[in-house]
Amino acid sequence: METKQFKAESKRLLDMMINSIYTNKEIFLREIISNASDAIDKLYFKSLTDTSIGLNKDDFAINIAADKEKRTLTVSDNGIGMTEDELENNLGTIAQSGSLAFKNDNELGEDVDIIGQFGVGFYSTFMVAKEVQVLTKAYGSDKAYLWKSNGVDGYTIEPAEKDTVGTTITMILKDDTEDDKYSEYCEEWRITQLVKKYSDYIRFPIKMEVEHTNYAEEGKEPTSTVEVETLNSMTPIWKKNKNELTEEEYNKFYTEKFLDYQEPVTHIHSHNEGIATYDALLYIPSKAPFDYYSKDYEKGLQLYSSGVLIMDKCADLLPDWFSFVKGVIDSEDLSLNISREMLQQDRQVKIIAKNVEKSIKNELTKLLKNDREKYEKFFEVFGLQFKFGIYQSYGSAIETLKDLLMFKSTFEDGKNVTLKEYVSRMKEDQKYIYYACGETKERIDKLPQIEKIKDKGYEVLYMTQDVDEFCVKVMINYDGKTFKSISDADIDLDTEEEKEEAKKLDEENKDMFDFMQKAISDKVKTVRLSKKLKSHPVCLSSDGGMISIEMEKVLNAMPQNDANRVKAEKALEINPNHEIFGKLKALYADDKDTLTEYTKLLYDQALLIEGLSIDDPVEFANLVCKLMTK
Ligand SMILES: Nc1ncnc2c1ncn2[C@@H]1O[C@H](COP(=O)(O)OP(=O)(O)OP(=O)(O)O)[C@@H](O)[C@H]1O
Repeated sequence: METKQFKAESKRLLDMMINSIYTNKEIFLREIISNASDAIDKLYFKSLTDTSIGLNKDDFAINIAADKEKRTLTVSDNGIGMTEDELENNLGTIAQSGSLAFKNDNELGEDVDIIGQFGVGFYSTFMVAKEVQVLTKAYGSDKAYLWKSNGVDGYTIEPAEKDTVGTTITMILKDDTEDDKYSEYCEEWRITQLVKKYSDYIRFPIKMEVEHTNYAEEGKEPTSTVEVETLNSMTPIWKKNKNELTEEEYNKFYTEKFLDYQEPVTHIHSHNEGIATYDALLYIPSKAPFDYYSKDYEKGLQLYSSGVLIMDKCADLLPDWFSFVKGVIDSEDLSLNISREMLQQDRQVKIIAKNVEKSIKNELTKLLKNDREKYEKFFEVFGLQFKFGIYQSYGSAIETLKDLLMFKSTFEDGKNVTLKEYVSRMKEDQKYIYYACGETKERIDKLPQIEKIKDKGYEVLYMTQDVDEFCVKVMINYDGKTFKSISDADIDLDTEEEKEEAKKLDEENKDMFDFMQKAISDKVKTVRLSKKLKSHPVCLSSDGGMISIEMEKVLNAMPQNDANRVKAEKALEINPNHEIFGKLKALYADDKDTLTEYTKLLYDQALLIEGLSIDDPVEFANLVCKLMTK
């Protein structure tokens, strides 16, 4: 049986190449410059073994010229050029890549880096040009040819005149429309911007005539001069050797590239080989961008392949908890898709991302160890992101982040401590890592429950940010030590004897507590005796369940409908050593109505102490007045 070859509807295929694979028209210049760079690389490669070529690396260049009147944009190179056959094969056959063939046929050294591989980039010019002309003379040939096409009805090739070897591509731009101002591509600022954005690290100079205005003294007309300038930086800083670079150079690159006027906290520069080969230059900024904690902020690292920008913000390279990191990844072995806008398969990216995460973690750990002050400043700005990270990753980020976390503490007068430091100085009999939630350190210091813990000599972490408790609830423990809120029911401060005694007292007064609970049955699950109060009469405790009193406060403050409101299970705790306890017992014996009122008052007091609002302020005020006028 005969195997037949697929045929292609070439006109339609070309139309798809031009109009369907790129989301952004401006990339045409990147493609044309990359082709010019490939052509130069090929001749340069030949010149390494063939001295008759008579060109040094410094002699190669790509030139751009624009003519606003004629609406043309021209890109010329002094690379290898094309013969008539090559013109036919490479520009007349879709998906035929002369560059890929060259790469496959030659064992290229590190010094040569061919970009083209798909054989389609050239056609992207038809997104912006109504006609493209390619004037070319191949190395070793004395004939030049002119290839012409409008991107719709085929192409023509005719003999032409050209003095030097190389290729000149002239794009006659389409007419402007409402949506597309193609004439922009003749503007100096736009060309410069595109070269900087996509082709800054092409290894040969990209030159263009640039006009400068010279402002003279007052009253005189400004004059202008035109000079040929190199638009691209050529060698990327991340390809340089670490010890060739100064701190100033690193910082200058950061401030210019990422438009931050503040110098970064630190940088990470690495060259990585192995399953993934790539260069990385990452920066930890010292200030958060104004939109950092908003939905508009886009995380991501710039992704380059062979010096060509592939993505401005590759989000997959950074986990959310390190979303503040800025930087560049450059890898030659990425599997690009045909438009170079997306990555074909993300295995390579996943490996790079894992390594990137590890190296950021290591750098921050180093900073914490070696420059505490700097780390604390950094943590003030971005620490919140770590806590969100642990919470939002459902704990998968715990291992990475647990030792980078900091909380303020009672031991250090509100200074930051790490969990490692906390655990290292826990008292021998201390089972838990205690924390207390509240709006400020000052408010937490006034919580009734904190007194007794402080007396025991235990350290308490102040949790003043909304996310704090959510974070430690996901962590559950650190180094085998469980986190415990001082508002939890059982914070385990008493000796066995004290516990026994309290249990006895609780049972003796069970009926009274049941009566009191009924008075506020819609508000608390239990009323009981407290083991954690020292001088204060009452407090509220979270009684089991995932939602604590603090979490109830945070969650209910978010915009939502009433049906989604959450409620912590609460217990009202009474201090048996406070004189109010005796009073309550007396009322239970002979004035139950007043006991009901006192119970309501005590509950409202406990709410106020916790920083929660009371349900019925009018009733509260009336009860206080009644008491005052008794
Ligand atoms: N300026 C040039 N000088 C010499 N040859 C060129 C030039 N521009 C294009 N070519 C030839 O035309 C071929 C097709 O170019 P095209 O841009 O369509 O694809 P590519 O660069 O090979 O691959 P990709 O689609 O990945 O960019 C190239 O492989 C190269 O052989």
